[in-house]
Parts: sequence; structure tokens; C-alpha cells
Amino acid sequence: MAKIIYTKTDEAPALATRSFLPIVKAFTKSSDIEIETKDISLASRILANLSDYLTDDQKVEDALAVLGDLAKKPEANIIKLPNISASVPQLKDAISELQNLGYAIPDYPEEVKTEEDKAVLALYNKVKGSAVNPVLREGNSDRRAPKAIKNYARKNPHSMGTWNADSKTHVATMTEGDFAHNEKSVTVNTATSVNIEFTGSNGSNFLLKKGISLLDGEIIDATVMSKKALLTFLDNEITDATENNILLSLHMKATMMKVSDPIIFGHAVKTYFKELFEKHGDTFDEIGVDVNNGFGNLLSNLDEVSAEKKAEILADIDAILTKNADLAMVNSDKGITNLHVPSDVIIDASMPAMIRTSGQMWNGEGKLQDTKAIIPDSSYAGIYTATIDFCKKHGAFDPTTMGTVPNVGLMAQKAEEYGSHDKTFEIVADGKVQIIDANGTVLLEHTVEAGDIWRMCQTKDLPIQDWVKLAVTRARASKTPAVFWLDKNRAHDAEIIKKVNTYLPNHDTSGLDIRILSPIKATEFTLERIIKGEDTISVSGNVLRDYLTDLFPILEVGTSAKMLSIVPLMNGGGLFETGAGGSAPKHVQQFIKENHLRWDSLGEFLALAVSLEHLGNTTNNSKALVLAETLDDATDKFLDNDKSPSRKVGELDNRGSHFYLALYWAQGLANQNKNEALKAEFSSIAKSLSDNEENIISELNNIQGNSLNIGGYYNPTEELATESMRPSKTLNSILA
Ligand SMILES: NC(=O)C1=CN([C@@H]2O[C@H](COP(=O)(O)OP(=O)(O)OC[C@H]3O[C@@H](n4cnc5c(N)ncnc54)[C@H](OP(=O)(O)O)[C@@H]3O)[C@@H](O)[C@H]2O)C=CC1
Ligand SMILES: O=C(O)CCC(=O)C(=O)O
Ligand SMILES: [Mg+2]
Repeated sequence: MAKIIYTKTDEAPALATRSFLPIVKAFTKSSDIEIETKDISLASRILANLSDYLTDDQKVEDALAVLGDLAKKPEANIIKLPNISASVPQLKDAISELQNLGYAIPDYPEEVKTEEDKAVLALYNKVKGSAVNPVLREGNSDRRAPKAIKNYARKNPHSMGTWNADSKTHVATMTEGDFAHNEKSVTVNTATSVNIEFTGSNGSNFLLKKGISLLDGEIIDATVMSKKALLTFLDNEITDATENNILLSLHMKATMMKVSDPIIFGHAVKTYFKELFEKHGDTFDEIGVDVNNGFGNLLSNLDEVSAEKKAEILADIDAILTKNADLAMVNSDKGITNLHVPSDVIIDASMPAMIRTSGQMWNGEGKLQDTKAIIPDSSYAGIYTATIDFCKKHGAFDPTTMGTVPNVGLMAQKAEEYGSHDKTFEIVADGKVQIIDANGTVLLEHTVEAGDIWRMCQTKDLPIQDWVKLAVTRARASKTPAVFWLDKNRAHDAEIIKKVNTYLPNHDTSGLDIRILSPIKATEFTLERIIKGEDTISVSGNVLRDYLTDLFPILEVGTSAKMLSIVPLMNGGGLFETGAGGSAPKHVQQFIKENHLRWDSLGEFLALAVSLEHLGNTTNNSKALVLAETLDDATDKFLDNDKSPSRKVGELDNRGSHFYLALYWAQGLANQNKNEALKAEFSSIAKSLSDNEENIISELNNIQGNSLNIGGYYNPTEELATESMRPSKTLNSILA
């Protein structure tokens, strides 16, 4: 029987799955389709990696490893929901929750003192940060807003904050000494293996990493972020924000860039609180403060000092917060700033949210204010500057008239920066870092200083070929101009451009408008078109894929949750991601507080339809094709009738939205004439659902309003979570 793998993940999407999956199972059961779930939640990944610490009945399957293998096989058909890419604070919370449940796993080692600490840290590092997506993404990315979603946004535009020409909001980025300015790149012509070697100014010499195999035609690049240049930059920008009385915010991707970005985050915290660290640095060292995990780490460690000392430190913190520029807030009621937790403000979602909100963020008084957005590395910061400048000149974008920007993203096989964390190092002493091949030839070399962050990235040739092909295919299928966002003046991009120029002629590009523009020029070109209602495909590398697939969806349709997000796997399978966004921690907080889940599963409806279509085509299953077609129609009707979850308690939420999808899907199956068996089966289901609409909706809405307990955050009690997501007895009995 053909199989669809459904991932069980975390937070809001995992709650939604508990309501939606029973519907999916009920609708596919009679069509020779098996739906199997695989648990890749953060909790399950911790248990799988630390299985030596567990009793036999506590051990779980390493589902991620199983799916990673499957993704390389032609039969793969995986529906992937968003999962937590854990920062250290999130990882520690999850560990402590599991410990309290009786799993004897070790604490996250704050400091590595023993061999065991080292081994434990290595296990946790496998779970940390973006550990799922790179394993499953054995293909490039095709993300777009389907026509129905665009039409819906045109008819029901989301709110857009107005923009003023005199807005003080701007992006601050480095002009020297950063990754962008120090990048070097080369394409290797024959397969080889390289070592990364450090040689100190004092002659000391050791390998940072050995035996990295490179394939024929693989592009490598290496670069370094100068600590000195970074600190000078941060210091100047903080002073500038203070003098100009503008809010200060930092936008990083500490989850995916899990080695480099926490270090940069830590430097920002230490620069902002410079006097604090000068005065109390020794104390902080003694109690093991590590602000690479955010300013919150410092605060949570303060219980380890005497009450008097703690009061003194807190008073010093207050004085600095008063004196320095105001920090953008994550939660002004609770006093949680942008510098508290590295996973609270993630650049792909945070910059578009700010641009959508008049270029403003929340200040300590809970009011919106213009902000300086610090994005230290200048490789991609320019796209936000260009967008902000465009808004200052033309005003906010208009969702009722603006065009759309689908993305074709190079991401297969851990392409580019997002695959670099195992080759990223904080340099311990002055010297040089070299990449040396099997023949002893130095391929790339940098002079470095202690504290610099050096990294190497890899981009394989076959993924690039596949990406170029996907770009041409999408341009042809949608009759839309396609722009490769590549900067010929950047070392890595220059190598990619050579390959694009080599591989484009392998395809029929006649009549297509395909160009290569630098990211800033591409932004300007695309925005000039977008306000005229014209569409433009962005063809980009992995980081811009991530940034652009939140930026444009959030501006165009209000959220990236409504994106169709397909990963055609290079070996023939399909990975269908549900939307382009994350797992929405705020939604879970609201759910626990008032039993209302505002998570919108639209991305999941879209993913399921393409997954069924893929299954139908690859296994000759005509019923699956009918299910796919009717599901798409049901999604259109769902949008037309505006059945997305509301944000307010007592109104239709995620669970009610699933009911309507099921109703429309059943009606579609009952009304089609391509498959008689499905028609017969679903005619009575459609009738039962429709007859009981009022009853079901009141069952789903009336239970809202009170707080609830699902037994855990990262590892909720299955029965409690399932019960709370399936509170309508009437709906449950129809589905059964
Ligand atoms: N594919 C993946 O696995 C991804 C995982 N992540 C992970 O997700 C977590 C949170 O990341 P974050 O950057 O905050 O981004 P999120 O996309 O989770 O959240 C940003 C905001 O977007 C809105 N939103 C997102 N999805 C939906 C939806 N389905 N329905 C309604 N609104 C939605 C919500 O706005 P509002 O509050 O206004 O309702 C939410 O607060 C992190 O752990 C991150 O690593 C992030 C990106 C992708
Ligand atoms: O894997 C992650 O941490 C985030 C992925 C993401 O943001 C994306 O693919 O858009
Ligand atoms: Mg993203």
C-alpha cells in the first residue's frame, strides 16, 4: 500500500495535527493509502539521541534518521510540519521537562569539564538548532502563494501599517570585516578531500576539521567575521541609537546558524551591557553566565549570588537600560527584550513583521516606535534596506493590488551557509586558517585573530543543476520572469553565476525573461513590479530562500503559513512542507490560557493535496487523484467562506476550521463523478457533517474560555492533548 508519512512535530502545528490527522485518516482509508506518523518533535529527538540514559521501555525510534534515509528514496512522500529549531534555552527547558517525567537524561552541560560532559554536549548538539530541515531537504525548494490564496488576500486584505517618508527606521550593517567582505570562494574540478588547518602566529598548528570530502564541481567558500570590527560596529550603532532616541533591535538566525549567530548575539549583549560586564565580569564567569544564550541566561543565573550582590547587579542593569537606547521588546508586560532569548526574534519572520508594521517594533511602554534593525553581516542586509527605502518612498504595500513573488531556492544537500555549522569555528588565537586539499594545495586562506568567527560552506554541483532546471520549469509553467539573486562582486556568487551560465543553455529558455541581478538590484526590480501587480520569481540561494519566503508572503498574504511549499526530492520522492513559517509559540500560550488555538492549517491543506496528487501519479492511484482535486476545491471554498481560525476566544478556531474543511471536502467527493465508490461513501458523510454543523460548531466553540492542562509543553500527555484537540463528540463519531 502506498504510504504518506506525516510528521509529528511541536507546539501549535503538533496540536493542530491531533485534530486534523483523524480527518485525513478517515478520508484516505478507503483509497489504498496508508498514513504513518513519525515523531520528530524536539522531545522525541532528545530521547532518540540520549537513548543510553533510558530504560528499555523509555527508548524511542530515531525517526529523523529513518526519514533522512527515506528522503533519498524515490518512494518518499513526506508531509513535514514546522518543528522547533531549539536554541539552548529551549533545549534546556525541554530537557528539564523530560527529567521531571522520569527520563534520567543528563543536564545540558553549561561548561565542559569532563570527557562525559564533552560526550553529552556532542549528543545535545545534534538536537540543537535547525537539526531537522537540513536532514530532510534532499531537494530544492519551490514556495509560492497559490492563486486562491492571493485572491483571498486581494478580497480580504490583512492590516498594513502606514509608512512615512520621515520614518527613522533603518538597517544597520557592517561595511568591513564581516562575512560578506572577507569571503573567498573556489570551485574544485576533481573530487578531493580537504582539511581545515589553523596555524598560530606562535607557530602552533592543529586541524580544526579533517577529511571533508568534496565532489567534482563542488563550490566551497570560506570567510571570517572579525571580532574587533564587529565590536566597533556594535558599539557605534548602540551609541547612534541612544543619541537619536530610536529603538534598538537585533535580527539574527541563531537557530539555523547555530554556531556563528549565538556568538554574535553574545557580543551584542556584552556590548550593550558593557559597563555591567566590566564591573561584574568575574562574578559572571564564576556562576557560568553565557550570554551567547541571551541576556536571559544572565538573569536566570543571578540566584547563585548573594542577595546583596544580586540587588547591586539588578540596579546596575536598570541604570544601563535607562542610559542606553531603548531595546525593542518581545513582551513589554513581562519585560522581555529583544536581547533575552536568541530564538525569540528570528530574522526571516522578524524583519517582515516589522516592515508590515510601519517599520516599527514594540517599546517598553507597549507602544510602537521606529527602530534601528541591527543585522551585523552585510551579505543580505541590503534587501531589507532596499525594501524599507522603497516603503519610505512609496508608502506601504497594498495587498489588494500587489503582485506575487514565488521563490525557487537552492537548498538541497545542506547547500551554502545553512550547512556550515560543522565547519564554523570561534578562533582561539591570532594566526591563519587554511583549507588544504589532498595534494597539499592551499585552496583558501584567511589571516585571523583571536575571537574571530571563521566558517566554510559547501555547495554541490548536482543541486545547482537541479535548481537551475526548477527555475526554468517554474518560469515556463507560470509564464513569469525569473531573477537569480546573485551578486557578481561576491566571491561565492561569482562561482554560482558561472554554473548558472553553464546550465541555463541545457534548457529551453526561449521566450522566457531570465536575468541575474544582485540582491539589492533584484529587490528594487521586484518591488517596482510588485506595486504594479506584476509577479516575479526569485531564484535564490539558501539564506535568501529563507528570508524571501517569509518577507513576500507576510507582505502579500499576511503570513507565510498560507504558502504552498514543495521540495521535489532529487531522487524522485516528494517532501511537502506545510507553509513556510514556524511553530508559533505564542499560539500555544493562548491555547493553554483560554483553550483557543488560532493556528491556521492552510499550509497543511495545500501540502496534503500535492502529496495526494504525487501519490496518485507515482502509484497509479486514481482515487488519490480525486481526493487531491476535491481537497483543493474544498480549500478554495474554505477561503471563499472565510473559515480560517479567528484570533479571538469563543470564535471559530483551528478545530472548527478543520470541521469546515472536512465538510467541504466530503461535499466535493459526494458531488464528483470520477469515482463512484468515493461518491457513494462520502455522500452520507457529507450529509451527516452538514446536518450536524450547528451542533459541532457549538461543541467546539463552547468549550473555549478556560485555561487547560495538556500535561507538558514539549512532551504533552498524548491523551490530554488529543482530547483537548477533539472536543466534539458529534464530529468524532461521524469520523469514526
Ligand atoms: N519549517 C520549520 O520547521 C520552521 C521552524 N521554525 C521554528 O519555529 C519557532 C518559532 O519561530 P518564529 O520565527 O517565531 O516564527 P513563526 O512562524 O512560528 O511565528 C511568527 C508568527 O507568525 C504567525 N504565524 C505563523 N504560522 C502561523 C499559522 N499557521 N497560523 C497563523 N499564524 C501563524 C504568528 O503570528 P501571530 O502571533 O500574529 O498570530 C506567529 O506568532 C522556532 O522554534 C523556529 O526555529 C521557524 C521557521 C520554519
Ligand atoms: O529549520 C529552521 O530552523 C527554519 C527553517 C525556515 O525558517 C525556513 O525554511 O523557512
Ligand atoms: Mg524561514
